[in-house]
Amino acid sequence: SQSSLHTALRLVEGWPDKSVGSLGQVAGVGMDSSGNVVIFHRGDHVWDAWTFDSKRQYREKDKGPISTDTVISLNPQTGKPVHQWGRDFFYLPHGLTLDHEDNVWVTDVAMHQVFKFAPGGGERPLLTLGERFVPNWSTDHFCQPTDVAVEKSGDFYVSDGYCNSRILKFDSTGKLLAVLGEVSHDAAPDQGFALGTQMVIPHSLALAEDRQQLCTADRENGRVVCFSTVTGKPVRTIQHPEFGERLFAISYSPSQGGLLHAVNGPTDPPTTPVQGFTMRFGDGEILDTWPDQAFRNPHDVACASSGVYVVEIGPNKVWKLEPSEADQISVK
Ligand SMILES: O=C(N[C@@H](O)C(=O)O)c1ccccc1
Repeated sequence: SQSSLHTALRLVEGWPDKSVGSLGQVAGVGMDSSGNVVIFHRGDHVWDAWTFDSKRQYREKDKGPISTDTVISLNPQTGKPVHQWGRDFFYLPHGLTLDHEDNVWVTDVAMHQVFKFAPGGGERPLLTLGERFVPNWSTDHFCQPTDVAVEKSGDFYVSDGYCNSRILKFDSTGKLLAVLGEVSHDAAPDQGFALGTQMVIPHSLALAEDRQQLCTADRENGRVVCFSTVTGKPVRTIQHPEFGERLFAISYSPSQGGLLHAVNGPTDPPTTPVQGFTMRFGDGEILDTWPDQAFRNPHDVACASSGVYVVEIGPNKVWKLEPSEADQISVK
């Protein structure tokens, strides 16, 4: 029987507002402290099979950065844009996270860099990590970094990435503190990783600070891997047949005893439905799956009191889901 602690989610029609206009590939979504939904999209740039060479170097530098605003804040109720910025800076937006002071942390997979911007964005980042357009596996480089998670202490984590398989922990000044998940580039795939297999594209981060766990969507392994924020060691994996082969993104909510929302990805041939999952954080059990047949290529997920938000790449979509009272499950 389903848990009585939560209600099923349903898609909200007509959100975002039409005034948002057409979006590029929507790679990232986050929430700010006012409850606005912040999305990170690629304008007229796309990531396709020809975008990078065999050494993961971006091929289209000469085309310059995306000339339209790439970061848009949306009112959670009306879905209307309340603020936008980020033109003439990014090449291939990927991860976006707002910290507890509303600083905006983003990754760009073409630049192989991570940036911290002040609340509301701005011309210049407060912090830049990685060498512009230089992929590498040394500890002062990234290779297509995917996401950021920030502790209240200011320490932060970077999931790195498509062509590395590790999570790096830094202090608030960007000094490296720890490498999680990969002992060294030369390490045999299963060395230094107690769970037996190396991550394959740590693609999204969810920080459960109150549970002292940092979790990642280990995308091509179709699972969640959680690390202790105290020891840096892996503490558990969460995997379900319903995930299928690929799990794209996760988001943690401390409410209702701790929930983890996730979205999986399409497979070829399509074996499992593309959908979202609500899991109990403590034991990883699935409480709910949602919605029916709506998602094609979900890429990121963010949850808030106003609802759960999912962004997709191809079709380029932003979805809002909210608890549907009608499905309220009575306490058994
Ligand atoms: O994973 C891919 N893309 C997405 O995750 C994304 O962030 O766009 C990708 C892989 C191979 C070729 C082209 C795109």
